[in-house]
Amino acid sequence: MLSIQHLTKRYRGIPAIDDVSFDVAPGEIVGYLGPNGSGKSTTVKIITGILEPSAGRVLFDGRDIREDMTSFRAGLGYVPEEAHVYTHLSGLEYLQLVGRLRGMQEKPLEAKGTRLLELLGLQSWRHSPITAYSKGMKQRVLIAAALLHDPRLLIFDEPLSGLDVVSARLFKDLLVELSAQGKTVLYISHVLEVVEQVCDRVIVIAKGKILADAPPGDLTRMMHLPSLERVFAELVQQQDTKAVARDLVAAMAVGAIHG
Ligand SMILES: Nc1ncnc2c1ncn2[C@@H]1O[C@H](COP(=O)(O)OP(=O)(O)OP(=O)(O)O)[C@@H](O)[C@H]1O
Repeated sequence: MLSIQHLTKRYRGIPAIDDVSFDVAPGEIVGYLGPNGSGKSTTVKIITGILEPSAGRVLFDGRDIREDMTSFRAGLGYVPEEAHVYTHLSGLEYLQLVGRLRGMQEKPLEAKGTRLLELLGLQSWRHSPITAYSKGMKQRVLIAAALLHDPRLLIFDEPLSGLDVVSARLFKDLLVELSAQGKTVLYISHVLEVVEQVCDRVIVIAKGKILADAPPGDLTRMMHLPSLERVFAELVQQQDTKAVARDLVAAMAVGAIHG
């Protein structure tokens, strides 16, 4: 069980997240949604130990993760929003590097890395440098790296960016399979259709505060709205995008010199 308790993070006195609490149970897929700048990445950076909270704590199986970060990280698989992979390495070499850092044995590591790359459609690319990979291919290497050590907790931050239709469907099926295996999954995404389909619960955060925490079906029912997208727009009071788009196009024309 992942337990986020009263997390607050302030940057120069201004809270990026403010008293955030929620749990994710084994076998559960929880979607973490919010507009740009709402505090999603800040929360995830605290859970992965990259950032220290100003207040509050993160427990995994009842233990504060800061008590033993090394053993917590050994059970964590994380696909970051922005990754800085070693592009001069091949996909397989990258997985071998990650596996070695996690203390995996060399021989099974090579076999496992090769198998994961094959399943993710990268077998013919496994010896090519990552610099030659497309965005979606890099993303698939990162997904393989997150699965490599069979972690119990998986955090995916915007994992669909750059994935084509088939890879995105595979990823969706993978989430369902991971939850069937009892993994704890936190899924940050702006792709609300997918969140609605795969998540057991969704948490909506805006301006650093949690606005809702419920199964997507309950939210649409309670708020009498047809989709999670509408619920989200209502909760975070999104602007009238059509009107803003019209104003943008009107603003483009002002002062333009057309030859
Ligand atoms: N290093 C920093 N210094 C100061 N303010 C920061 C820093 N990092 C984040 N913030 C602020 O904290 C708030 C939350 O940012 P965060 O990156 O967590 O949002 P997010 O929900 O992940 O956004 P996005 O969807 O755009 O990735 C924002 O107001 C942001 O400006």
